[in-house]
Amino acid sequence: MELTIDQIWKKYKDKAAVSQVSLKLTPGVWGLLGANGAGKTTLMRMVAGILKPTEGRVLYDGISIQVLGEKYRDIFGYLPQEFGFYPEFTVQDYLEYMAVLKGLTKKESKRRIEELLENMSLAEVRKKKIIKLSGGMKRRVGIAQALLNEPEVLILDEPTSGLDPGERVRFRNLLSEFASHDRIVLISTHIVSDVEYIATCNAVMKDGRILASGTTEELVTMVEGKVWTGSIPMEQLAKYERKLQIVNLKNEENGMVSIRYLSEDPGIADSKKEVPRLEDLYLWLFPEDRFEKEAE
Ligand SMILES: Nc1ncnc2c1ncn2[C@@H]1O[C@H](COP(=O)(O)OP(=O)(O)OP(=O)(O)O)[C@@H](O)[C@H]1O
Repeated sequence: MELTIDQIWKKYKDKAAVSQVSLKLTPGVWGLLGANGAGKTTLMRMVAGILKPTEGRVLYDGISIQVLGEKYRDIFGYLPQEFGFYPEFTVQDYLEYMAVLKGLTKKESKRRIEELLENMSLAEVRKKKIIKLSGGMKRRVGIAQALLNEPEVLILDEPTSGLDPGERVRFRNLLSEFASHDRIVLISTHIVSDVEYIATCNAVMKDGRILASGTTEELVTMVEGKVWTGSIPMEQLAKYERKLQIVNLKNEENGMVSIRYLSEDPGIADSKKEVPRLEDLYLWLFPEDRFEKEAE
């Protein structure tokens, strides 16, 4: 099974939201990483077949998704970023309704809904109206509807927004398990930890283009030799924050701060070279996103 994104563009007047993107997605979890406005949603909507590319095409096992039409929808699950619910429906009624739209039989629908209510920890609120649910619960209902037809291709646009840390971990485990059954899962996020441990491959997007793609090990070689840790006195932190690109910091006991930073050369005496992680690469490519990360 293979989903091929072949040279796609989406142009709006004089601006290209997506520029000449090509990717070959094979079974596994794919992380689509990028800052807000990078073009992730536009790309995902084209892969979902709900937005027509200005140029280029998306192929499922070599056949254009436009040609596949309904057939593509049958093997496909999608959670959009902005998700319209039916607020007066209960969780169970809503999932039953979506199962009918997706063409599940009564028997399949019953089995899948029971499984998903259990897996998504929604069993206790099955009779609650959606309008009464918390943001995290609503998101879980959205994820459950995307999984109803056990799709071969699952596309999730910023699926973890609104989930608390415990829910995020459960969600990641669920996706890993799901993808292990020969399925393609594509997740867009600007939160590196959402995909760092579960993605088989990642694609990094900026200004409508894919800057890099590959396994985490392949991608982090871009910052090989540029990740350091060093210790500085607490009172000098502001000075170093202006000078260095800091990934994170940790207070030590003796009034010192240990900082992990990105730099071509060590910016602090006695710095130690570190093994790069995906988060280091992300901040190297999106230095402006550091403030957003801290705000979370
Ligand atoms: N219908 C549209 N008309 C004009 N410009 C658009 C339209 N849709 C998206 N854009 C522009 O294309 C760029 C990419 O938007 P997109 O929503 O795909 O980014 P994103 O990476 O998903 O960001 P976010 O996570 O904030 O949604 C943005 O600059 C956006 O303003």
